[in-house]
Amino acid sequence: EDFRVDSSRLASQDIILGSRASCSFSFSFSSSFSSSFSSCSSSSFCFSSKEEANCAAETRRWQPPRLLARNPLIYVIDNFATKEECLEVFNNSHGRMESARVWKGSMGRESQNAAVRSGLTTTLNKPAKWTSVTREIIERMDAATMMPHAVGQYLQVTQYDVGDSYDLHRDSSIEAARTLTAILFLEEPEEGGELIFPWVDDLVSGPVAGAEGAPRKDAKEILASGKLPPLREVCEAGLRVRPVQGRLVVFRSHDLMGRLIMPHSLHGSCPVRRGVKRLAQRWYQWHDVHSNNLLGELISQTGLEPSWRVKPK
Ligand SMILES: O=C(O)CCC(=O)C(=O)O
Ligand SMILES: [Fe+2]
Repeated sequence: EDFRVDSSRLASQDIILGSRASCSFSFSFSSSFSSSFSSCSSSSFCFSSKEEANCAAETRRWQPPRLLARNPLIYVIDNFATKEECLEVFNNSHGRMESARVWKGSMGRESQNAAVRSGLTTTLNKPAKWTSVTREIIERMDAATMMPHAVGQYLQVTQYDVGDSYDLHRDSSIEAARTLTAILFLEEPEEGGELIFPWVDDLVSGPVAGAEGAPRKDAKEILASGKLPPLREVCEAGLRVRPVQGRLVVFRSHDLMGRLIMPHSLHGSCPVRRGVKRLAQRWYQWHDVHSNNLLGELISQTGLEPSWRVKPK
């Protein structure tokens, strides 16, 4: 099932995007409504002949966003970025990657060797150092998620080498207020490295290219016990999304009341078995990232958050 945006809304998006960005960033729908998003098919959004020339050379074509699941909402846009753009975003983090390792247990004492997360990561938190491609990918993510720029956090770039993984987790809490996550895969490993959502509910039926597996049926038991199965177990079944280069995956961690969508939004990264996996992700909070989390305060005062929390043991 495709997930299409209504044409009147898209037309206004076009205008908004066209007014502040170069043509390579504007979207438009071609006359056959079912065709892909095109980065450049509408020359009316090219502002100069130089830009028009760039447009002509541009080959990127977004695939229409495809809905994967409704709870949490997960959708995928393939060919969101070109190979060259993916490389450039990664290179923008050059020399600043640090270990992403997180140990189980607060002080890591009881299980020194059990990593919840391994790999390398960095946050691109110096806008002055962004290249134009990094800047454009961020704007493109804002458009694809329909989120205002001001609620988006800085891009985080992550690399997983062979054996690296990220255990089941959620991206948000009432404090973190990361209502939505956009992940752009920059490099696809030859084997392993799938992004997994073991407990999605309301999976869209029919084959979804690039995703395989079926959701687990034990969400209630997981909720009741608060115990999560080991990563290797959920990597064998559960919904797995291939980290295809240039693919954008968008998912929500909260419902519209601000409640965490649990355990359905739990996800992780299966171990890379061959090659390297790289990604750039942007979390969207529900408040301006430079202001206070007032909704978080309201939610904690009114008890809208479900009391259950996952405590990986
Ligand atoms: O590696 C992935 O595909 C997902 C990464 C992730 O969930 C995170 O960094 O929060
Ligand atoms: Fe995550």
